[in-house]
Amino acid sequence: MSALTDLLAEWMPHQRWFGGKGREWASVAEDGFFLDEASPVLSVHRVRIGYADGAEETYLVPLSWRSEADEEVAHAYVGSVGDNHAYDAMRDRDATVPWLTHLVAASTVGPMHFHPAGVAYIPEGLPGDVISGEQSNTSLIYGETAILKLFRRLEPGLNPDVEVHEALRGTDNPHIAPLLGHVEIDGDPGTEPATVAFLQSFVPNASDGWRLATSSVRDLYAEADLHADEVGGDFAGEAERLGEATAAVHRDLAAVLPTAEVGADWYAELATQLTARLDAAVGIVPELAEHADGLRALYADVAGLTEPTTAQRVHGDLHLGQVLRTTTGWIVLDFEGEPARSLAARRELDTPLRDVAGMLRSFDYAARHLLVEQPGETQLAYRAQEWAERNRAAFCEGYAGASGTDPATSPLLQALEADKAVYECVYEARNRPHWLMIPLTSLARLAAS
Ligand SMILES: Nc1ncnc2c1ncn2[C@@H]1O[C@H](COP(=O)(O)OP(=O)(O)O)[C@@H](O)[C@H]1O
Ligand SMILES: O=P(O)(O)O[C@H]1O[C@H](CO)[C@@H](O[C@H]2O[C@H](CO)[C@@H](O)[C@H](O)[C@H]2O)[C@H](O)[C@H]1O
Repeated sequence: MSALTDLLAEWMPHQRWFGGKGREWASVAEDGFFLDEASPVLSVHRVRIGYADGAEETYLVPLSWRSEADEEVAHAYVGSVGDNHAYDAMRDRDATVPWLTHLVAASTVGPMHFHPAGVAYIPEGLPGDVISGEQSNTSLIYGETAILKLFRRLEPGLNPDVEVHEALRGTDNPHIAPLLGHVEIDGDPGTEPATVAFLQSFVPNASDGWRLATSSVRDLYAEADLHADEVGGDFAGEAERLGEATAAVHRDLAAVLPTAEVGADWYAELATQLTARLDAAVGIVPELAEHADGLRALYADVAGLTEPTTAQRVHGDLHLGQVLRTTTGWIVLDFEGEPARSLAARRELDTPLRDVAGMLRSFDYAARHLLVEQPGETQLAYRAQEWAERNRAAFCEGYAGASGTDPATSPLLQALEADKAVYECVYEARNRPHWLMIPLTSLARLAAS
C-alpha cells in the first residue's frame, strides 16, 4: 500500500459520511487525479474498500495539498505524505472554488465530467462553506446562492436527486429548488458513470420542517393543559399546505417521468418486499420480534389487494427534515430516496403513498421525540398523540384537496407506515439508539390494530 492509501485508510473510518464503520476491511485501493493545480493543489481520490464479507464500496475523497503546514486549515488536516500536507478539501475554503469554475466551463478533467444545467447563474469565484449537519453526503453553501452536495459513496448510474430535478425543470413546480448542474465520474469499463455532485439553487431565509414542527410541539408541552388547536404555535395550517405541496410534486413527477398501471401482482410483490425487510430488520433489532406477527398479518392483507393503481417516481424518504418553509411556501429537497437502498431500488416506480406514509411517520416523530427524555409523562404523551393526529389529518386533507384522492382512506397506508417504522428502527439502532423507542412505540400500535 502507498503512504497515501495508508493515510486514507486511517482517516476515513472517523468521518461522519463513512458508512462502513465497524466492518472488517479485507483490502483497500486508491486512484486519484488532480482537479486543480493552482494553490492549494486539489486532488480527487476514489478509494475502493473490500470488506471481509466480500462486499465492496467506493468512496470519493477530495484532498487539498500544501507544502507548508497551514494553521488556518488545521481543522481540516488529514496527514502528511513525504513533505506534503493533505487537508480535507471540503473543509478548506480555498479548495472549494474549482468545483464551480469547472461547472461553468463544462470541463472534463480526467474521468470527471462537469455538466452545468445552463439555466441559471452559477456563483463562480466564491468559496463554499461546509454545512454543519453533514451525514452521508457533504454539502457546501456558496454565498447563500448555491449548494453543492458531494455524494461520498459512488454507485454507477445517475443519482435520483439529479434525475428528478432535471426532469422537473420544465414544469415550473414552485415546490422544488432548481438544479444548476451536476458532476459525474467514469467507472469501471462497461459501467455507467457515477454521480459525484449536485449543484442546486440555495433557498435563502428558510426554516426546515423539523425545526418548525418541533417548536410547535414545544409550545404545546409548555401549556400541557391546552389542546393543540388552542396553542399559539399550532402547526396544522402548515401541515395542510405541506400536504398540498406534496401532491403537487407527485402530480408533476407523474407527468414528466414514467408511470405504470399496476394491480394484483404488484401488491403481491410489494407484500413480499415488506415482509423481507421486516425479516432482515428483526435480525438487526431484536426488539422488533414481538411485533412481527402483527406486522406480517398487516402485510398479508396487502398481498390480497387487487384495485388497479398507478405506480410512479416518488421522493422515497420524505420527512420533515427534507422540507423547507420559505416566506411563500414549502420546498421539497433531497429526492435521493432512502440512503440504505441500492440506486436501482431507489429509482423504481412506487406508490406516492410511500411519501405520504413517510411524512405521517415524521409527525409522530416530531410529537414524540421530547418524550424520550420524559418517558413517564402520561399527560405529555396524551398531548403528543393529539398533536400528531391533528397534523397527520391536516396533511392528508391538504393532499386530498390538491390531488382529489384522500390518502387516509387507502388500505395500503398503514402497511407503508409500518414499513417505514421498521426501516426507522434499523436506522435508529445504528445511528441514535436512544431514539429507537420512537418507531418501536408506533409499531406496537400499528401491529396491534
Ligand atoms: N437548496 C437548498 N437550499 C437551502 N438549504 C438546503 C438546500 N438543500 C439542502 N439544504 C439544507 O441542507 C440540509 C441537508 O440537505 P439534504 O439534501 O437533505 O442532505 P442529506 O442528503 O445529507 O440529508 C437540509 O436539511 C437543508 O437544511
Ligand atoms: O435525511 P436523510 O436522507 O439522511 O434521512 C435519514 O435520516 C433521517 C434523520 O435525520 C431519518 O429520519 C427519521 O428521523 C427524523 C427526525 O430526525 C424524522 O423526521 C423522520 O420521520 C424519521 O424517519 C430518515 O429516516 C433517514 O433515512
